[in-house]
Amino acid sequence: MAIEVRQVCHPDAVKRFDTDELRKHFLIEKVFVKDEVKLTYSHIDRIVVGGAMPVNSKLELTAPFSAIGTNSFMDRRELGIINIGNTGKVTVGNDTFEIGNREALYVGMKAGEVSFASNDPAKPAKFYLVSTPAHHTYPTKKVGMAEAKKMAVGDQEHANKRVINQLIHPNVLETCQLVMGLTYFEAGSMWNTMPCHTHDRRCEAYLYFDMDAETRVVHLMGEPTETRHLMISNEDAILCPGWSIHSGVGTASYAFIWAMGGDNIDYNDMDMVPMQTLR
Ligand SMILES: O=C[C@H](O)[C@@H](O)CC(=O)C(=O)O
Ligand SMILES: [Zn+2]
Repeated sequence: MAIEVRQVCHPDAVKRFDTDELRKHFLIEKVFVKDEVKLTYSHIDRIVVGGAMPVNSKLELTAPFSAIGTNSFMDRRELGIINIGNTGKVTVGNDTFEIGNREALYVGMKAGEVSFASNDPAKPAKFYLVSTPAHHTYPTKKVGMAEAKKMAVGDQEHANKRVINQLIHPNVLETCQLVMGLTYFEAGSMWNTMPCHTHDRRCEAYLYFDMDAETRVVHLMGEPTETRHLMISNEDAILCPGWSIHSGVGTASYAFIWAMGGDNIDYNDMDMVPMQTLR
């Protein structure tokens, strides 16, 4: 299992980053690697973001001691899993959950060892993983799209008509700090999270997926008065500190998974950015 540890960047430093530095710190390229669990440990809210793509073998979620500092990954953490591939199995301690496309599993602290398998190696599962520190055990629970709290937002005129599906969220189940869900667009709508916002109390990560090889999302980040962009390909993720906006526009259709960790689990705790402020 590979884990990359990333330090945090001060916004005053980020102003002077060139494209390579911006990508090195904020972009996670190719989240899914065949027969690997690939993780990025960010010191932004100690959020861990990654993917597990079991094809020929079952994959274990181990805890590299130098990064996590516990014997088992789940000892002091909670974990959200959303499968963007084909049906697979997630084993947590002695329980095995069958997780289909767009289904989620919340794994509570101290739930035991976690492993991943695909039902059919020709049609692998792709388990997207986000984990945050935890200090209380909430029950491990599978959540399907039917149980998601749905928010229809945007309109055709603004090319941002979409449905925000809250999967791992206080409306659905209890967590310590992790909040996670999936946003889908109406055909022809390309803008996410514009008008944009920041939330200095919480960080965020986005996984962009369901994109053709040629499609790019222009992801906007940075302080509202000092914006930058990242060019995103299919199944790349981004890390977003609390001070940064997070918004994007696709050159063709895409979907994304958002996840947050930090001081609260209040989805509506956002500082909306007036359009006149953006630079
Ligand atoms: O703080 C909340 C997050 O930025 C996302 O949930 C926004 C989002 O999914 C969207 O606007 O489509
Ligand atoms: Zn946000």
